[in-house]
Amino acid sequence: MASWPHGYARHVFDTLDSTLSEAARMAPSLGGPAWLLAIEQTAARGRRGRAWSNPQGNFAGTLIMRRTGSPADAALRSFVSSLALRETFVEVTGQEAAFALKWPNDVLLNGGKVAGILLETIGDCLAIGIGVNLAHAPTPDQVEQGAVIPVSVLGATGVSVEPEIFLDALAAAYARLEDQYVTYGFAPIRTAWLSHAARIGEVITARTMRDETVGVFEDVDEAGNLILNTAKGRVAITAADVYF
Ligand SMILES: O=C(O)CCCC[C@@H]1SC[C@@H]2NC(=O)N[C@@H]21
Repeated sequence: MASWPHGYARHVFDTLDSTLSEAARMAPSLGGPAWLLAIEQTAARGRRGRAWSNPQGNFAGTLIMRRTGSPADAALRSFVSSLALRETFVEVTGQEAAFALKWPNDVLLNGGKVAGILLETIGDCLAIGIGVNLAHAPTPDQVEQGAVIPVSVLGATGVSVEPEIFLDALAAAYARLEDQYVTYGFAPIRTAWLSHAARIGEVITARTMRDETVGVFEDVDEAGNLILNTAKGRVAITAADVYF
């Protein structure tokens, strides 16, 4: 088993059903935090039960670690991971201004979706599944109506990045931000996340299975909730899909 200087273990698989499923299989015997990378996934899953398209050349990884703190505390790792992803994109492409963050946990490149994150809890472990369109992006007809159009790093920037190289940079960025989170709490992560938030100050729509809230995107609060200023006042939204 390989590991990096920051101490996280590194596992690379040629083929898996899903790195999240492999993380669930590893969880009962997990020692320290570990990254799992699959060159190919045959049953990748996305948020809200959607399938996730995963052609070879794209990044499919999961970080599995023991949970400390409350479930709410674990959920804030989606902000830690999306910030780590953004830093990694900037490092590998050199393009600072092109990348933005979409609540709760997508990364945008020139306004298109380039990466998504799916958090799962497995007993006393947290698994952070990350999919990145490094080389390929689904066509617009493959995503639901109104969703942000997918883009790839290669297509939008011309930069070709191998998944293993991306993993090394992402793991280092994550380890640094995780240390910051554990030492100083959510406040600096929140500030950094907000400084890169897409559409802040604009009218957006937050949709759940049950309802839809339209309002000006004002803030993300100390608990990670989306704060919209609506016709009925300020509303805090815990979980939803956001549409621009
Ligand atoms: O719907 C989203 O935006 C989240 C997509 C998460 C996909 C990644 S790919 C690696 C990991 N394994 C999975 O089966 N899903 C996540």
